[in-house]
Amino acid sequence: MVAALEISGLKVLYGQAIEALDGVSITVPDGGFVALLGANGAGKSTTLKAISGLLRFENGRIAEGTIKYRGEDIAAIPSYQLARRGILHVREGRFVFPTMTVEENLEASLFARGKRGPALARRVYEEVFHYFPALKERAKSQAGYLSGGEQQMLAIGRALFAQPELLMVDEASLGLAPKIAADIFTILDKISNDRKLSILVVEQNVTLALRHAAYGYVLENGRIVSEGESQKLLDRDSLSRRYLGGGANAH
Ligand SMILES: Nc1ncnc2c1ncn2[C@@H]1O[C@H](COP(=O)(O)OP(=O)(O)OP(=O)(O)O)[C@@H](O)[C@H]1O
Repeated sequence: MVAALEISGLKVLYGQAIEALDGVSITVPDGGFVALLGANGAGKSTTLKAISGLLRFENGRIAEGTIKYRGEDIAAIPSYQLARRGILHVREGRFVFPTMTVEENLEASLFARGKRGPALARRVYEEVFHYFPALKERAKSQAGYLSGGEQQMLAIGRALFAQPELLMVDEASLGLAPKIAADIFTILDKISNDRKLSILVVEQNVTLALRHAAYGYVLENGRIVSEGESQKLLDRDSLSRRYLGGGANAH
């Protein structure tokens, strides 16, 4: 079976000299839930930016390797075209339009897929609100007044509104209370199962990510140093020592 996403031997440079990734290979099966883990600066965000065509806005480029989506090399396709094909990237930092309402934020994302129309919008509102009932209650509120957790839900809800086929979420748990972060991962899990949506998350919270993803990769200094089924990764001594040793990520 063709994987949803297949990255092979990816090398990324920023400017002429800064090597952010070196030989990264990652597979996301169709309908699979995969986590990309690692400390600050390991290259997690760079990997997602390479997939969604955002590197060029940061003077970054793919020097070697391929990124295939459903068998087709997408490395040279601009980000807006990738979004139309259903490759959606929820960037770190909960990008929402603060002065627009929740509904308006959601509606704006339909343009990402080049689709519009009230019937479609109504259908997708119901779908997003089904997964994020908290957003329904705040539908008429300005996004800037939502809590951090609600803003993260809105950022993911916006991507969902654009009917993704591959959803990438960068640091969904960042700055959130453990309960809210866990809720968000539970919802991602449910969406992945219900809709056969392929999901790739980037996380520093290893335990949380591996509790939900089926498979994980660990990045260190731009290279994959470990990979495997989530439970096996969690059991692996070295990983536990390095990332789960009672630190901030161990909840
Ligand atoms: N726009 C950029 N220009 C130059 N170097 C960059 C740029 N973005 C990232 N880097 C460098 O590339 C490496 C990987 O960064 P990246 O942001 O991908 O890591 P990360 O694992 O996502 O970390 P974080 O969790 O802090 O976001 C780092 O050494 C970083 O300093």
